[in-house]
Amino acid sequence: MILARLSRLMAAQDARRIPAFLTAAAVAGVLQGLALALVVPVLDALLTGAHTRAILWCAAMLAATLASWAASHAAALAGFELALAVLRNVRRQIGDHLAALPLGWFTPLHTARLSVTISQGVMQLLALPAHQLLPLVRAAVVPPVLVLAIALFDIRLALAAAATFPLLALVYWWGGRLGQAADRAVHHAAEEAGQRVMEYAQAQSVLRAFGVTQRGHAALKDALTDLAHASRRQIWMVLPPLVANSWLVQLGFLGLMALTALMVLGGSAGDAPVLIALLVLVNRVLEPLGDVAAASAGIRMASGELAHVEGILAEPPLPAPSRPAALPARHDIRFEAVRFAYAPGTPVLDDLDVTLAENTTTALVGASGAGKSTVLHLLARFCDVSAGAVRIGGTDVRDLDPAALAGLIAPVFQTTHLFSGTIRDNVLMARPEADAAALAHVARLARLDEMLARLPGGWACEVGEGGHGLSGGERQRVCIARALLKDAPILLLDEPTSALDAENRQALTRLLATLRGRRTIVVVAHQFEWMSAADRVLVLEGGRLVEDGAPAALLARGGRYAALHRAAHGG
Ligand SMILES: Nc1ncnc2c1ncn2[C@@H]1O[C@H](COP(=O)(O)OP(=O)(O)OP(=O)(O)O)[C@@H](O)[C@H]1O
Repeated sequence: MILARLSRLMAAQDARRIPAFLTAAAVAGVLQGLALALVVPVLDALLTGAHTRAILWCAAMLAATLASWAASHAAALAGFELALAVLRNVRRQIGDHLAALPLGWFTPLHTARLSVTISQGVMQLLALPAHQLLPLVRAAVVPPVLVLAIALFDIRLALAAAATFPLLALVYWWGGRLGQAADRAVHHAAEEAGQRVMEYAQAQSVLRAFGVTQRGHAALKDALTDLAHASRRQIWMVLPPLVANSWLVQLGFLGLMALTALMVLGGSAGDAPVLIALLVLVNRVLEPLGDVAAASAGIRMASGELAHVEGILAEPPLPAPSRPAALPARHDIRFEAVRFAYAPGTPVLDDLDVTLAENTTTALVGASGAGKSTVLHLLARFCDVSAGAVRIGGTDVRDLDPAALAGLIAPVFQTTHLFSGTIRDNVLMARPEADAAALAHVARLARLDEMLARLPGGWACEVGEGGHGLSGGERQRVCIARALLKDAPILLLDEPTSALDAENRQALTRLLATLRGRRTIVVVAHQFEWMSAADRVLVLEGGRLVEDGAPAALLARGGRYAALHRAAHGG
């Protein structure tokens, strides 16, 4: 059942809200059924002239109605609290799980799917306890209570009323089947459209520069048209079961009326007052079942969304060690017969076997796609090796607690992402307790001081969403300052100066020289200033290490590195 699935996604104290909500909703349903059933003794007493008894039954009916309202109110509040707990738990679970997923999982398709699930999907899940479950519980409780009440007076009418239940259940099941396929199509089309929208937005500068905005728009238009078709089909698919349910409820009511009429005509209908009261009950017994159809589409969609959340959570995370190893005392780095592929069958690194001594600077060099960034990603354990091991100070990175490993490494990656907030917030992220002097120190080293003097607000300048309020070079300098403030023993730099002007690049090359011998530094470099500032250069080609040595020695050897050098200098 959907609630059991939901409870598995929630923390124990929040999952306990589910039985509390169901109990309140069921009590409300029983009390509502009871209040309705009391119409029989009320009418019986009234129509037989027993006025005192009628007043007493009326009082009982009023009490049951008030109690049912109170229970409904409590159930609605419990449903609302449960909805908030669902929001909290599902988003937290997804957030925690994403942090443990390998980087290879974040394909554009998965990212688009994730964004649909986190935005629309979780809202559908919220609506389940907040709005849809209450009518469902009422429909499950009130009719059986009324059937029991009818059975006390006439078993034939009770059996006839109960006979409609399985038919309505069948319609509910059929509606679910029809709708599920339509829901899947809408979800798929929404993901596709989401992906196209992102692509279209991100590619605006290229599309405009090449004057092909219309062509770029065509793919988006097709995806939106598909989404519109799928949504229209979904609406149509909801209609047949809705209509069938409504017809069945009405037919059931007519059938019960016909049966009552036959009983009257056959002289087996019992006393007139009780008969009138039973007609009132018969009128109400199928009413809550009519609401089920309206709520069922929402419940089905929520169930589909829950399946998506479960799918994300079922993605295997990078395994965490059950007993993490102690922090390594040394910070040399060893790639031990490392093989790696993002997708099976397409190797990216092939038998990389190399040791980088502690406190040395190593430059990774090679053509685009050679696997340089991947080497850094394996070291930071964004992904796990397919074979072999990556070790820091002799300890396999897979045996380290993820937070401890993160503490050893200060990275500046190619995609310089900043979070909305001020420059200070972004730099302090690396070491929130750092004081003003430490901030000023890294600002000087990363050449941030010039930019802080120029930008409005200085440290308090807002970087904008994703850091897009700053230029590429400014973002890069904030990232470098952030990495320096972390003061970790290993510094990973992936083309850290690609967006900088010549003056800032030279300044940061001097910075690298000052850090030399004090940290274990691995830098992916396309600039020769950076390569020649390293102790050692590793040249990668198609995921294999093809040259390894000091920059001057490699230059003298006249191999790949020297060729790259000649090409860069027009030689
Ligand atoms: N997340 C990913 N999922 C699947 N394939 C990937 C992923 N990241 C990189 N690749 C592929 O792995 C190969 C190596 O990529 P990598 O980024 O390590 O190369 P690189 O040498 O750093 O290139 P560049 O100098 O252009 O940054 C490339 O073929 C790339 O397409």
